Amino acid sequence: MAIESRADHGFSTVFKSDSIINESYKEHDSPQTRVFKIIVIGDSNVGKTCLSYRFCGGKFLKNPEATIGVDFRERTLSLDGENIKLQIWDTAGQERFRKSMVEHYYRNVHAIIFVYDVTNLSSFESLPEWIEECGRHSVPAMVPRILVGNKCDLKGRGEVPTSLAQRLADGYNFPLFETSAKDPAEKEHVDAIFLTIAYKLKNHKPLRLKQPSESGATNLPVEQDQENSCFC
Ligand SMILES: Nc1nc2c(ncn2[C@@H]2O[C@H](COP(=O)(O)OP(=O)(O)OP(=O)(O)O)[C@@H](O)[C@H]2O)c(=O)[nH]1
Ligand SMILES: [Mg+2]
Repeated sequence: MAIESRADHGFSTVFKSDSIINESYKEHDSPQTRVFKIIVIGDSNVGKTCLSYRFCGGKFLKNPEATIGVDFRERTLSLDGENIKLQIWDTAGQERFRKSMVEHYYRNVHAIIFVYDVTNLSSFESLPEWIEECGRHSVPAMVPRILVGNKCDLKGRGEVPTSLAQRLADGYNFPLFETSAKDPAEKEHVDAIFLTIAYKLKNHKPLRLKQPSESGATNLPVEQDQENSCFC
């Protein structure tokens, strides 16, 4: 099985089993691309921007600034020959930078990644509030949710034991991943987190077919009527 991906940095990546080979950009032939909206949520400074940049840009983003509102990134994967575009909504953790945007974050979302910092207990303790916020915005229960503990490269100074995080994850029935956006050795693990979501979403009904006139990448969000989307 080969998994091919095209990121917004102009390179494509081919995953073959557990190896990743970078190759130069090439257009996909298939006009059909399913687009999924994934939001990344959590306290400020936990590394949401760095994680999404690691996945879409392939590198660790040095000196990120606090996100204001939302930043969009995307990466197209070819899973078993089918194009799946993951449109990542990197949201702001700071209340003042997010309050006018919250409704947009949750509208027609297809998957949610809750992020905490393994070295910061308070970011972990905030998770129930983030999860409740998503509940208040009527996100359907079938929308996949996952928990990511970031900054594992600093684990020696970790404040959030894996056992504690696992208990919380089990309580909500979310998969738990611990990783690092910074550590290059974790690059494939970060990819695997997003691939896990992509595979879950892949079996869903088509949400939007890319039109032939849209062969170029777009940074605009695609919002669809979730009531017309089937997750069964
Ligand atoms: N050591 C380490 N530092 C990280 C990691 N990921 C992010 N950081 C650092 O953590 C800080 C915050 O990262 P961001 O990605 O901007 O955090 P954010 O969650 O997007 O913050 P907001 O946009 O304010 O919500 C930066 O100084 C990053 O360099 C990581 O995996 N390991
Ligand atoms: Mg950010």
